Amino acid sequence: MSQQRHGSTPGNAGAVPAFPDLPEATIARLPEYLRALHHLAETGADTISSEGLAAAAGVNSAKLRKDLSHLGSYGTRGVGYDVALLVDQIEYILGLDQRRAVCLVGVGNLGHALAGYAGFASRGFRIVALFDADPARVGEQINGLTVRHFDELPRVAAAEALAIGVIATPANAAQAVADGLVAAGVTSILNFAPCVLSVPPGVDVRKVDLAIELQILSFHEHRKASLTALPGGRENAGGQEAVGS
Ligand SMILES: NC(=O)c1ccc[n+]([C@@H]2O[C@H](COP(=O)([O-])OP(=O)(O)OC[C@H]3O[C@@H](n4cnc5c(N)ncnc54)[C@H](O)[C@@H]3O)[C@@H](O)[C@H]2O)c1
Repeated sequence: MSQQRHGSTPGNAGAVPAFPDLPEATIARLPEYLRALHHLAETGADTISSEGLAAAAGVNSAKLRKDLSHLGSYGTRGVGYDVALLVDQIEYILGLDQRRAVCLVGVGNLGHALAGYAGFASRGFRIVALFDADPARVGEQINGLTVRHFDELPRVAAAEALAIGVIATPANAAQAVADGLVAAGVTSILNFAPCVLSVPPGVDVRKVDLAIELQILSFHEHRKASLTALPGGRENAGGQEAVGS
């Protein structure tokens, strides 16, 4: 997943002086820690060592300790981190205590899958509106929501205080959809369409492209194949997983 960043974050501009100025890579790893912590809490763990949490999140423990120190969380020597407290801290920093309202634009193959995914609600988001431009799709019910025409966005945005817009339209429609979202007051966009969006300062865009992830894996396959052809063979071709490195 990649990010386009435009303008400053209001929280960093003085409105919330105590808000930590976190490195982007740390921000990208916090959701991994949170997912691991929720899983640990479900198994009944009250505390967790930095090594244990790092292993559960798939990162190295020195990096985890550094990340959590940015939140002022150092754990207790010999005990580790308090799981419930750390969940609260990370959820607060990520703003997940507010259960932000999300709308989805483009309810085709991908949009259907996203609209039906229960994981958003359990991870702190409410999908409150679905939009499409195709009259044949308008009126369809998905997961308790009715697909509305995209023209209704301004009215819905005013009523629902939409914070985040998800774009799952074809690439050739995505810029116009982004413009509409921004005009309706949306300041964060998750873009699944394979294109770069132009947005004004103060609007954050993150892009998800599974094909890019596959291309990166393809590179590693290519590299491993070339290393096995070298004297010394596969011992040079170790595996790795990158989590917001
Ligand atoms: N990021 C990824 O990993 C990933 C994976 C699959 C698909 N995609 C992308 O997601 C997008 C959707 O793919 P899909 O297979 O669901 O396509 P699809 O054609 O099934 O669905 C697209 C939907 O967008 C709607 N739409 C078109 N223009 C619109 C507009 N101006 N306003 C509102 N709705 C509009 C269409 O009516 C349709 O319902 C494509 O851009 C595709 O390339 C990305």
